[in-house]
Amino acid sequence: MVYPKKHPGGPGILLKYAGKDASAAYEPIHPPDAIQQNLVPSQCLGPLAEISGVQEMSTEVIERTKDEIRVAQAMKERPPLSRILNLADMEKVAKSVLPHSAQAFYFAGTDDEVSLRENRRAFDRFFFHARVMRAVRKCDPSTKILGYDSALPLFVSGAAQASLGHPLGELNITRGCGKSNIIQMVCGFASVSRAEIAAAALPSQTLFLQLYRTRNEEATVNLIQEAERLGYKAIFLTVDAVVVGNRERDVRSIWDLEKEEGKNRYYEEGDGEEEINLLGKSSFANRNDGLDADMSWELTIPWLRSVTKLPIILKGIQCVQDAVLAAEMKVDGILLSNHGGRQLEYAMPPLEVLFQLRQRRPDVFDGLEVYIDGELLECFSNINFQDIIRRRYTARNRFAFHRATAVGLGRPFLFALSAYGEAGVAKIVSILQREIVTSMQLLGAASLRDLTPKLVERVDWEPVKREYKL
Ligand SMILES: Cc1cc2nc3c(=O)[nH]c(=O)nc-3n(C[C@H](O)[C@H](O)[C@H](O)COP(=O)(O)O)c2cc1C
Repeated sequence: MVYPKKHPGGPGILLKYAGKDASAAYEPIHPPDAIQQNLVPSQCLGPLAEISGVQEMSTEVIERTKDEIRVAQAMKERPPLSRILNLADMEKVAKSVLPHSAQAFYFAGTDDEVSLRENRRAFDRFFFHARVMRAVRKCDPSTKILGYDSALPLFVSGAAQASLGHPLGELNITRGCGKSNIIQMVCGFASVSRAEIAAAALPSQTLFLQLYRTRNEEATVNLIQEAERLGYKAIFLTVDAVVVGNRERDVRSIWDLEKEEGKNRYYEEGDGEEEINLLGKSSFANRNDGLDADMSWELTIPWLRSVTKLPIILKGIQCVQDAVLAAEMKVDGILLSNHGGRQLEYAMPPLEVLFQLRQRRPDVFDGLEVYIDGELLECFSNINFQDIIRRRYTARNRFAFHRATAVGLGRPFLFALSAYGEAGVAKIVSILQREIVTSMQLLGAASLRDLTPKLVERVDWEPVKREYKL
């Protein structure tokens, strides 16, 4: 009974089809090579009908749930990849093909999802002062992140449970990013092992590790050492999730499905309260004795430094004061992030934190690399935030390379891999490449070095409301 618990779709669906022909439910939502990719040949016994003793069972009719039928139909009706013009198109297809419970996990924000919405709305407050008559025919958006080459000033922000959306899970991101020269931050709790991900990467490909400090120090150290052995190049220590946020959309998803199937539960006089899993699909945070809520500046950074030589980046810095502390602790980078609006409700949008940091403490940018993430879904076509990021090429650099600033994207990669697998991942990178280059050219920037804060103004009015997803 070990695998059912690990199954991305939950144990229920496996038990429902146990010993029966699950082809009709399985095929539409799994790629044809999923069995070859996931089972060693000795575990693959052959077609069910050919195995003696199970023939009678294979004819049993299994009723598919309404959600399974919807997903199967949506998979057949996906538009050709060439008709995906932007990341919002990709999100739309993903939404249609994702099982309801995966949708709930991926889209969920915390509480009333105010932070989630505000992360996106923040982009509507920054406008350009474009420069013209500058030679931009040759435009180069490539950069270095922690000294490693990247085709674009962006990377994958690790988001757990990619296999809820696609059986090959994070491997799709690895393969798509390998071809596109984009760096992937791999979650410590990824649905595919870090070794498999490293094996799927090209020799020249860069991987970073996202780390949760759990209360089991030995397990945390083992994870870091394994990542070092496998050639991961940096540790992103997540600091904004000492406990899991309250994601009700995810918790409710099981009840939504019950309702859809006409199996709603009603209160009966005398009913006691049943136990509810309030962590939803984030229960994985309980692995290794749960998250360490006692992390501190004084103890955790020196401890991490004592167990690894890899660069240390703090993921989840949410205010100027903590950015300054991080610089004082001489970490290698900070990722301004509120976990995609999934942790503290009313956490400041990372874009606003970035703006405040540049205004109030521009010196912080001299000592470390600064990244942001959160709702960077459509912004490349609407606003290129790169310009408000001050780029520094400083001699005081501890490493012999140019310090760069970049942005992380979480959900867009989950959506792309869920909708079209590896090809979807490569597709969104190509979309982002085109959008970034076009924006740079229209701004009069031939390289990222030409993007300066002067090109951007924060306004106190908002443009006509766009529709926000939810
Ligand atoms: C489904 C999902 C799972 C996530 N899992 C993790 C995780 O395991 N560790 C972590 O540090 N951040 C996790 N994040 C946060 C992302 O790394 C990132 O900060 C966030 O998704 C950025 O916002 P975006 O999705 O709008 O791009 C997760 C986000 C999502 C949406």
